[in-house]
Order: sequence, then structure tokens, then C-alpha cells
Amino acid sequence: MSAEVVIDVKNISKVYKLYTKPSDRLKEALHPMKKKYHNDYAALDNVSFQVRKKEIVGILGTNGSGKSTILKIITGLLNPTNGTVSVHGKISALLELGAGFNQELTGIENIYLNGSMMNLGKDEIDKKLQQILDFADIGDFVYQPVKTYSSGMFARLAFAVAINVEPDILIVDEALAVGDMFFQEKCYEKMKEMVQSGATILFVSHSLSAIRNFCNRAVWIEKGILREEGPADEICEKYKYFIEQKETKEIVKTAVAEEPADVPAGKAKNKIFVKDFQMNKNVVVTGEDIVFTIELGFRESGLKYGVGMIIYNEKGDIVTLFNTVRDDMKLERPYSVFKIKVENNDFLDGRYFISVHISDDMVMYPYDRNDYISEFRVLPKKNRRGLPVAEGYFRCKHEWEILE
Ligand SMILES: Nc1ncnc2c1ncn2[C@@H]1O[C@H](COP(=O)(O)OP(=O)(O)OP(=O)(O)O)[C@@H](O)[C@H]1O
Repeated sequence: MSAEVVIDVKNISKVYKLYTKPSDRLKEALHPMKKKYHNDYAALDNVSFQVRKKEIVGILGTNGSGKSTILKIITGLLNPTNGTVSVHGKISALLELGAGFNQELTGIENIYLNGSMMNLGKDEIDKKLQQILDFADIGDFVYQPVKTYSSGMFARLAFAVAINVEPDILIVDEALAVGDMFFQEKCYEKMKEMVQSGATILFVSHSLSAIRNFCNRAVWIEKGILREEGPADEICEKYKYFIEQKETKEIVKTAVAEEPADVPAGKAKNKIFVKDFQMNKNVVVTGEDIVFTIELGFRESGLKYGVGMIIYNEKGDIVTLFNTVRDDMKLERPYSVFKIKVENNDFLDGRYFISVHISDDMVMYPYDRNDYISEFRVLPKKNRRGLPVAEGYFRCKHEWEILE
């Protein structure tokens, strides 16, 4: 049976009002007809996910995607515009460095201040004090006002307090990035111990290796929208691929020229042409559903035609193809959108390339050819022990029968 849900984020949206000038805010407040002087900006748009007890969940996404916003909503520091969050257990959060600390007070005084904010009595903090000081390991600096601390020292003290107040849920937002490697190691070890004894951790990091190595699950929020969630290694792979594509601008252009150059001479000039090609995702795991969408344009009606799509591997071998003619479909009038749904796909780990051809109904000559119009990446589906479920050319669906 799955463990109890300790954080339940349901349909959370956060909309900020953006004003071009500060005076617009006042103008809006005073306008007799309630004229709008702002633009709405959705930092989070209908995000839902759950975190179960003893999970370590990583949140990733590019800058400004809403990671900190969702953590602030979970911890109650920020109200959502829509949606609900239920939390079961005591949260200890390390959000912005220095939040919850009084700059004028010493390290020790801040330990007591933070402890009391976590509902710990003075005697309870007295008992934990040595443990906190040992963990922070900042020597006599604990007697100095925290405004004199370096960011690394701050992180040490904040982390030492956050983990020693025995939270049920620990929320960490990039706080570890400022500490040195040695301290980071110590924190990861401590957090693993906390999970062993029943805690749950929600963790934001820009470090993919930290999320891959430390978390069992990951939630990817991109530009306010929940893009993917699943096993940490899988989501990291998909995210990495997304970043690489974004950075190198390698994405093959999906829009297709309306006048392809390679229509053989003498044939009608693109009486039918591919206007657009899309996939539901460019990174899929073996077993997920894939949907290819081909959009056609017509310069002439009344043609009999066939629509075909070929999938190649990295070596250029045809892996498989889909073709309306081979599938005995008769296309005798213009149809604008074709969707090919591959349920529970059998492709194995690798890169695949797609060509789309529109031909006559005998597949004798092309109306339009679009070679290498797009590509996708398949990640291996793993079994419980982390082994890919299949190797070779494709996953062959099968059943075992074991007899006496
Ligand atoms: N008070 C605010 N008013 C208006 N917009 C805001 C406010 N706070 C955050 N935003 C916007 O909301 C979006 C999400 O911000 P958030 O800090 O949650 O992103 P993030 O994923 O944590 O980013 P980073 O990785 O850079 O820390 C950003 O575009 C940010 O500019």
C-alpha cells in the first residue's frame, strides 16, 4: 500500500498583477469605473501534485518557473490565487537565506527565536542547542550578530536549526548551494537519516546531479505549468534534453516550407503540402503514449492521396512507418489534421528522426516530401531493480507462462 500523502497540492494558481508604473496601482484603486491598469501574470497555472511520507521530492525548472512560489504557498508564506494545499505534519523550511532570522541578534539568540517559531519551548531548545552548534560548526561566531555572517555561515546555522527541530516535512530551497562541499555532504547525510526515521523532504535545486542522486521523485515546473513528474532520474533526463535543445537551438523546425524544393519536375506543384508537424512530447519513456499530429494544406480538392510517416534510428535505418495507403484508408477529399496515436510505445532508448511524405493513392509520386522534419528521444523504462525492461531493436510485448 502506498504511504500516506503528506503534501497535497491541488490546482494551485498564483496570479500577480503587474503594473508598468507604481502610480498605476493607485490610479486603479481610485478609478470610479474600476478601470484595469495592470496585466495579469500567472506565476503558477493549475499545478497539482502529491508528496508521500518518506519521499524525497526534487522540484526543478528553469529560472522564474515558479519553484520558490510553490514552496512559499506550501509553507503558508504566500496565498494562492486559486487551489488548495493540504499539509499533514510539522514543516521546517529553509527558503530565502536569512528569512526568519533577525539580523541584529546573535546566532544563539536566533536559534531560540527560530525554535520558538517552530513551537519549541525554551527547555526543548536548551536540550538541542549543543546538537545545533555542533552541526553548524561556526565556532565563536554564534555569539556575534548574524549581520556579520558570510552567506556560508548563515546557511550553516539556518540548516542546523531547520533539521534539529525534528520536522515531519523539511523544505529546502537552494539553501545548500551556498555552503561548501564538505558541509553539503554532511547535510545530505543528515537528511537521509531524517527520511529513514520518517521525515519527508521537498527540495528545490538547479543541480541536476543533486536531484538525480538524492531524490526518489521529481516534479518539473516550467513557466508556471507542471510539465512532468515521475522518477527523479527519468525527469532529470527529460529536463536535461529540454535544456540542451533550448540552449543549442537544435530543435528541428516544425513549420514546413510551403514550397518544398524537391517535388519532381512535371508533377503538380504542391497541390497538397504539410503545413505543420507536432508531437505531444519530444522526450518519452518506453510505454508512454505518443501522439504525432500532421497538418495539411491543399491547393486543389478532389485528389486521392496518402499520408505517410517514417521513423528512422540514428544510423538512418527505418525503424517503422505509418501510411494511410498501407492501412487501407481512402482519402478522397481534403482533411486538414491527421493524428497518429501510438499507445504504450515499444521504442527503446535512443534518438529517432521523422520524415513525412504525402503521396498519391498508389504511393507512386510525392505531393510533398519532408525529410527529417522532427525528432524525439526515448528513455528506457526501468524495472524495479533499475534495469531497462528490454534491449535490442524494440520492446516485444509478451507474457510468461510457467508450468510445473
Ligand atoms: N511579488 C511578485 N510580483 C510579481 N511577480 C512575481 C513576484 N514574485 C515572483 N514573481 C514572478 O513569478 C515567477 C516565478 O518566480 P519564482 O521565484 O517562484 O521562480 P523560481 O522558479 O523559483 O525561479 P529561480 O529558479 O530563478 O529561483 C517569476 O517570473 C517572478 O518574476
